[in-house]
Amino acid sequence: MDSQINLPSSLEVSRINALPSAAYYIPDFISDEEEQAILNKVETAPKARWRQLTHRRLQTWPSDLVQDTLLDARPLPDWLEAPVVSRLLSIPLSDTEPNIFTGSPHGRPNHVLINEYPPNTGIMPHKDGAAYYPVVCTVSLGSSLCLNLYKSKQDGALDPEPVWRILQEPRSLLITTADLYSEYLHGIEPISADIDLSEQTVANWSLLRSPSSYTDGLNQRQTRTSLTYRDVLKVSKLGAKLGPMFKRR
Ligand SMILES: O=C(O)CCC(=O)C(=O)O
Ligand SMILES: [Fe+2]
Repeated sequence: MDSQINLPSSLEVSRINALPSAAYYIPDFISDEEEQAILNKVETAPKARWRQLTHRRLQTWPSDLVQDTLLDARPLPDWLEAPVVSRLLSIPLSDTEPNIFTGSPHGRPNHVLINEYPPNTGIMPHKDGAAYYPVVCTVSLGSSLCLNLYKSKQDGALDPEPVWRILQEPRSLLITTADLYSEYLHGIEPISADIDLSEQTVANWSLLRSPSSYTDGLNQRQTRTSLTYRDVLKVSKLGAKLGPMFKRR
């Protein structure tokens, strides 16, 4: 199954050069079949798994964080582990670092947030905060949209005009880390279409799978689902003890 996916020989090949340190974009990270299989699992998850916000709904695996701590130390379910985590860990970061989670407390992501964005929904500009090792791996499913990056002004207030946009296509992997994690904010505008897309306005244009799909500069949004993989720094010991009593769902 893996044979149809061509991974880069190192993340350096996939670096988004227009951005500060550091972001990487891999367009065909999973196959159509893998995308469908994951979407099917997301959609058929028990109702209680979903948390409904005003416009968006989300799932957390294996559980929510409580005071920045993962209480539930169960491993990720198989459908979130393979193929994404194994593939992610197989890509060298550099000559000396085997992968992007080398040096993180658990050496791999232990938490996945699933967000569903129908057209006209987004997420306010924010930083991801201190609960996580500063590496965010996002797999996009179903539809393309732009992630905006923002900077705070001198006075600390948010400049509402994004400094960059990253176009995330379905089946792509985006990794953000370092300054992009700590210094910049990210968000998604609640719009029905991303407009004015071009080599000049999209930071990862040269890495896109299908730039010719946007020659009119337009991306009409459909429902986009994202899987955000991170390593939560603190995992409760109590959770680890209780872990074996639970069955994987
Ligand atoms: O869905 C996305 O791509 C972004 C989600 C996000 O920023 C977050 O969950 O912290
Ligand atoms: Fe975020």
